[in-house]
Amino acid sequence: MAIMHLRSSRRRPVRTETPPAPAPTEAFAPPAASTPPAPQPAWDHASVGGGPERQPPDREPASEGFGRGLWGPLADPTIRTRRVGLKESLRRFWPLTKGDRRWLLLVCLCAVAAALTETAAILLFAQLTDNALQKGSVSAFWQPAGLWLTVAVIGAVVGYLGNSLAAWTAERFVMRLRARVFAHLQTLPPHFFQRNRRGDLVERLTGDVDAIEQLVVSGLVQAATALFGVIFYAGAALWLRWDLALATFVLAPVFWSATRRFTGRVKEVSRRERAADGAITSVVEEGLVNVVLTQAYNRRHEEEKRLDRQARAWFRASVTSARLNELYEQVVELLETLCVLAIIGLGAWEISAGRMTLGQLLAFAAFVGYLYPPIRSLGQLGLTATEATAGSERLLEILDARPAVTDPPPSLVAPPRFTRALGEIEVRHVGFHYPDSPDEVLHDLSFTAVPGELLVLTGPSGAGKSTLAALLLRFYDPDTGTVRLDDIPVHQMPLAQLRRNITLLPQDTLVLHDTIEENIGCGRPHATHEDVVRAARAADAETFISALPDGYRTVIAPGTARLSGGQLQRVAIARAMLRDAPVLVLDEPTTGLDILATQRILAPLRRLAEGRTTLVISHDLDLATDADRILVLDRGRLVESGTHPELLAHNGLYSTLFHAHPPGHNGQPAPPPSLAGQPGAGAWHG
Ligand SMILES: Nc1ncnc2c1ncn2[C@@H]1O[C@H](COP(=O)(O)OP(=O)(O)OP(=O)(O)O)[C@@H](O)[C@H]1O
Repeated sequence: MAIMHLRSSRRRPVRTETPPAPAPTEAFAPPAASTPPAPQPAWDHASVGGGPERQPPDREPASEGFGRGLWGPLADPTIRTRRVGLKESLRRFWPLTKGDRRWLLLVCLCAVAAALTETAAILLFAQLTDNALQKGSVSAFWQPAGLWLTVAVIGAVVGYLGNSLAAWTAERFVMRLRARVFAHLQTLPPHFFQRNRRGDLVERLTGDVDAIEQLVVSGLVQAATALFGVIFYAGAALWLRWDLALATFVLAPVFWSATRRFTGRVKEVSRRERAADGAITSVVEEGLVNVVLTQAYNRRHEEEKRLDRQARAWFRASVTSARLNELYEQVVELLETLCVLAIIGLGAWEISAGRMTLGQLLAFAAFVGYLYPPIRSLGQLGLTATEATAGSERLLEILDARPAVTDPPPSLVAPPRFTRALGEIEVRHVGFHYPDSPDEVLHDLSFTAVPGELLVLTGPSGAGKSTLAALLLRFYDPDTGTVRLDDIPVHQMPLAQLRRNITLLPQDTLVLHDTIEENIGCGRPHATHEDVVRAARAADAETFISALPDGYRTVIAPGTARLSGGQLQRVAIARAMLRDAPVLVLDEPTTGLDILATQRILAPLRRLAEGRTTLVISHDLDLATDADRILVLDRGRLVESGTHPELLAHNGLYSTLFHAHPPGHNGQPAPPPSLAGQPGAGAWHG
């Protein structure tokens, strides 16, 4: 009976999806002290391959250009993964257990206690069988039964404590690792996010983080549990009948070699599976983000095909993984059956010769039964580790990506001359090319902007305008030349200080999933409701916000339909008002707005720019007509600089661009005559 129970309890369901992290609650053999010694697997969850396999799926065509821009995401199929071994994985992630190691030790001690209680329970069961059951003596029942109950209670307490603690430690590790990776991601430069698909990064922060936990925390607990199980059960079996035990242990090396044969294949399957999970998440996410464009461009079938391609790869991977899993299971079960039959045969012979009692045989069979799960578990630990290293590779790829810029070392920090800069900007002989790209994007660029000046930066697409803004905010450092704020080179300034003094209004309004009040208030720490309302009023946003049923408490989210593009832009302006930085960078502030919406944001933009050094990046030359100065960039060079009348008179590139898009049109439908921007009427000065 016990043996039948053992066999059925070992069968694991075939998994068809991402392998779950081994539940730390399975760290211990069930407190079998409370049940007849029907052996239970201690770590039955560890799996072979365990998850869906995918073909290298991330070689997906990049999403077709929706939402590009320096600040926006851009799908890129390239996922380069450096091979990482087990040792390196442990070396890199073990330090994250700092602070919890004493709890891990306690979990291991609980594992010892659990194995001890199991052993004691089996021996008591043998005693009961021989003395109470076989002889039919009730008096021989009470003492071992009482002891068994005591052992069962101890086993239950230890099991509960150990499992709870193991879960607690494992989840803390996951939280810490995820926070660490997320914090590092926040420091990475824009091109990292342009080259890695968002969905895949999400997958790394979830699935891969779990996989590392399986290796570093659950793996350790699993190893300790299995090891102590093997020691105690093997010791007990040897103590009962060393000769029989040795005969059955002969099969142990066969288990090991069976496991080893699977290791390499599992790693490959697992690596592809992790990458493919990311690819599927990416396709779904991109599909959802772009659903309107997908419908408008009749691209439904293409999108469905894209998902279908990934789904098929997932299907193949899943089936391969399940097969691998099942094959391993069946081989191991066959070996175990062999072993069980050998024990029964030898036992029957020994009992008939009077060298063994029935109780001893049952106890012996139970010990051997208990022994195999930990042996398998130790073997599978190798597979779990192999699986987890695939996750390590993908996480280390993020953690090893270096930020393009860092805070200067203390010795290089220029003495703080201001908390709030005056706003003088100097760009001197700046040359720049993007990392991993051979082409120089900016060449020997020089200009200055004095506090309060309004500069419009224009030029053909790809001229390098947004790149220049990225250098001002120090997303990158120039290869040659310097950028200075109030005469201090920006690379000698703590990043937080620099960015506190510059407000960027990117093309796509940054929206937090929160109330409008929070969305505006995040511009300044500890902003009061009155501050928010004042800023909203200055941004001409007060009227439409108050008209919303929940007013400032209306929750908005990225891609929200509750506010129009122009209204969102005014929320962003209110936030910038509150931020009150001396330098303002507006990247295409009127893109995507119709002529009426554009007119509506001009007045608040004007108020925002007042008294600040303002750099407006724009193709909309309505905004340029009365700028203090216009800088015209062409293929990374500053080709013209001057006021609107000067540049028109110069009859160069600016004049060509201006006449190609007559003011008031800018590629948009002609406005009603009463609203038409008159050339030179001055968008900024009303
Ligand atoms: N992450 C990147 N890696 C390599 N090259 C890049 C990267 N981002 C931009 N570039 C290249 O740098 C050049 C300048 O791009 P930038 O976005 O600064 O131009 P722009 O003048 O702002 O264009 P637009 O008006 O279309 O926004 C372009 O040739 C672009 O392809």
